[in-house]
Amino acid sequence: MVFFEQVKKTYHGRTKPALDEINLHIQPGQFVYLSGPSGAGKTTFLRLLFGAELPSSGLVKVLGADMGRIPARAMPRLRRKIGVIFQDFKLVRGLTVYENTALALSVAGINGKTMANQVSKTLAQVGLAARAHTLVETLSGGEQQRVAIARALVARPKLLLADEPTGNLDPENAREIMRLVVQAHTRGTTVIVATHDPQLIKLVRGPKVIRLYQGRLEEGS
Ligand SMILES: Nc1ncnc2c1ncn2[C@@H]1O[C@H](COP(=O)(O)OP(=O)(O)OP(=O)(O)O)[C@@H](O)[C@H]1O
Repeated sequence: MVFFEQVKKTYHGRTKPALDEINLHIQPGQFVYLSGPSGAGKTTFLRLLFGAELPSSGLVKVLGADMGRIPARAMPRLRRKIGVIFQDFKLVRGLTVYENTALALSVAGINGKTMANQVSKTLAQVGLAARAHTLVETLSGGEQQRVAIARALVARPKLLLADEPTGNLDPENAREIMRLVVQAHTRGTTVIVATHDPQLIKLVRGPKVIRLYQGRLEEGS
């Protein structure tokens, strides 16, 4: 599902690598926590998986694709199989819950009845069916994060990447969001959640925990 071999990532203009000597294998169906303090390289790790950054050296393979060599035209097809909940992928203001969720499908070339069915089903799964036609900016933080999850899951991805998905939420909403992520995992999605919150790790039974520290994997990860 995910394979890293001797991966190093140094950002332009930086001397110290954000990630270094990363060797890792994630099996299909695993639930992975990527933990580590701020600046440890968690977001960089996820961005490499999504093709938002290229490795400086080493091999990153995602769903069989070599992310350092994949042609640009093949990227959209791969990204359709990856759901992302990133802090900087904001919801689109002025659009409803339904429209924000449907957008992810129309970008993937899915329209019409299939789109309508998948959006309705996904909104029901995240408990937002009744809010489908509400503008996203009028929702609470917890509800907005549920829209972000719906958007990430609506195309039924094989891999779900979440960067601090409970970042600005109170404990109750955080638990609810994690329940939805776990539900996606139960349905067969491989999940990688980056967080520096140790409380979050306690909410899932038996995950694989990977610890990053200053760009390197800690022993035992
Ligand atoms: N676009 C960029 N350009 C230059 N340096 C960057 C860039 N993005 C991240 N970095 C640097 O790479 C290192 C790792 O950052 P990264 O965001 O991956 O860490 P993180 O573990 O996700 O941190 P946080 O929990 O604060 O989000 C940091 O030193 C950061 O300053």
